Amino acid sequence: MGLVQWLKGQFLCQLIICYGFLVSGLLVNLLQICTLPLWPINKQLARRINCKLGYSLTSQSVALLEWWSGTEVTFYTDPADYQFYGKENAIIVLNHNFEIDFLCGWAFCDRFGVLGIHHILSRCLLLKTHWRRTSNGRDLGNCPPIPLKASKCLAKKELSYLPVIGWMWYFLEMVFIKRKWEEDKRSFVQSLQNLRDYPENFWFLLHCEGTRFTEEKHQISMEVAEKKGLPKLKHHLLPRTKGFWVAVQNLRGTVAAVYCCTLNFRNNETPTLLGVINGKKYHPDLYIRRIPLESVPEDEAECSSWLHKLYQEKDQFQEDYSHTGYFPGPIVTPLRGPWALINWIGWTCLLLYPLYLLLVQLVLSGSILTILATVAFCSAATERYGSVCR
Ligand SMILES: CCCCC/C=C\C/C=C\CCCCCCCC(=O)SCCNC(=O)CCNC(=O)[C@H](O)C(C)(C)COP(=O)(O)OP(=O)(O)OC[C@H]1O[C@@H](n2cnc3c(N)ncnc32)[C@H](O)[C@@H]1OP(=O)(O)O
Ligand SMILES: CCCCCCCCCCCCCCCCCC(=O)OC[C@@H](O)COP(=O)(O)O
Repeated sequence: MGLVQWLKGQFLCQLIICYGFLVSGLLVNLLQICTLPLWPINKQLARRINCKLGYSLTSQSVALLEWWSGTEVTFYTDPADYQFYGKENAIIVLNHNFEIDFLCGWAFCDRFGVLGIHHILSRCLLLKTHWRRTSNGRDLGNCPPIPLKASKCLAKKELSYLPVIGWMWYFLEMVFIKRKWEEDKRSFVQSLQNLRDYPENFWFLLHCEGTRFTEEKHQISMEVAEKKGLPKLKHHLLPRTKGFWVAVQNLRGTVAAVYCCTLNFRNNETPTLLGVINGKKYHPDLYIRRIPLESVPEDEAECSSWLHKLYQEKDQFQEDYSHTGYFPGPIVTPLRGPWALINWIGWTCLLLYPLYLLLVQLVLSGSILTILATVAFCSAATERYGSVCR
């Protein structure tokens, strides 16, 4: 094991990472609260500022995934669809099987400038997005500049109470639901309508399965499928169709397409957030299909059937993947920008400085007892943490 890999496994390094994330997160939350007086005066400016503040936090977890754990998502898509990514509003339909699916989603957003950073900065560094057809190594050219974007999602209400991330999402106008239609319908429609004049273009993520896949949930949902006379799915839960239909209806004219996204991991990996923090490298594959919104039916029943059919197709992709280890379509490789890393290093340096001062003060205090107690605490915590991770 190399020194770098050893360092990644050390509790102290991980503690510093979590400290940086939490403290910078709370500072971001505080700055977001400071934008409150701006909302009634200049709502669009307040939204833009919040979008950037959101990037400053969210991109840290992308940096953790891509730079710290070395995990890179491999994207499969039709080259004809690729030219649209990052240049239009879209509804994203993604399977919900993995603990770190949201991290892979953010990495996808970041590669296409949809996490909230302005493309002009990237252009200054001549970081144009490249893509290659790896099947035969033929270079298919450069992607045109990416306009400013934002990522949104439909999430369960409980997540809005989550310190740091949940509070940030509140200011980013994420759509929260209690998953009880009668209670949700008014606020759900209102939140979607609010997005119609959002000043940045956005991708709106919807996990139609409504919950993360488990064998038990799968069994229950396949009983529902049987009762409804629908074909059984092997790799997905039966999609809940109401939320999708309402989203499509309310975002018609605002959103150009549905991106059908199917995520899986090579070698039956079961990735965890703790694994990522431990510096473990995973191998996610993401297949993206662009479907113009006009081809989604307006009528609720037809739209439901359409979504069920989409999930049957997604299920087939997963089945094929389980045999071949590949999704259809060529692999595209948008270049990894430096901003997530720069932002992360910036925050870490800023927030380590007070810790450094504390350490100096500890040493200068000359109290052997305090120093020994601190060392003993750190060693015990490292040992305990190591045994949890093993
Ligand atoms: C890769 C690209 C990524 C891009 C990333 C972009 C942005 C990223 C930003 C952030 C990332 C963060 C990620 C956060 C993730 C958050 C995860 C979540 O919180 S998921 C949970 C919330 N989401 C949902 O619930 C959406 C799906 N649900 C719905 O849409 C529902 O319809 C509803 C709106 C919640 C309403 O539900 P309700 O149950 O009240 O009504 P329904 O009409 O839907 O249901 C009744 C209907 O369902 C049938 N039924 C009963 N049991 C089941 C079952 N087990 N499975 C399926 N169906 C079932 C029942 O028979 C009724 O049927 P019918 O109407 O025909 O009688
Ligand atoms: C650089 C710093 C790194 C520190 C760590 C960074 C990690 C950031 C952690 C943020 C956590 C945010 C989690 C949001 C996504 C949660 C997805 C989720 O909650 O899915 C479950 C739901 O679908 C359904 O749940 P149930 O139906 O079981 O009820």
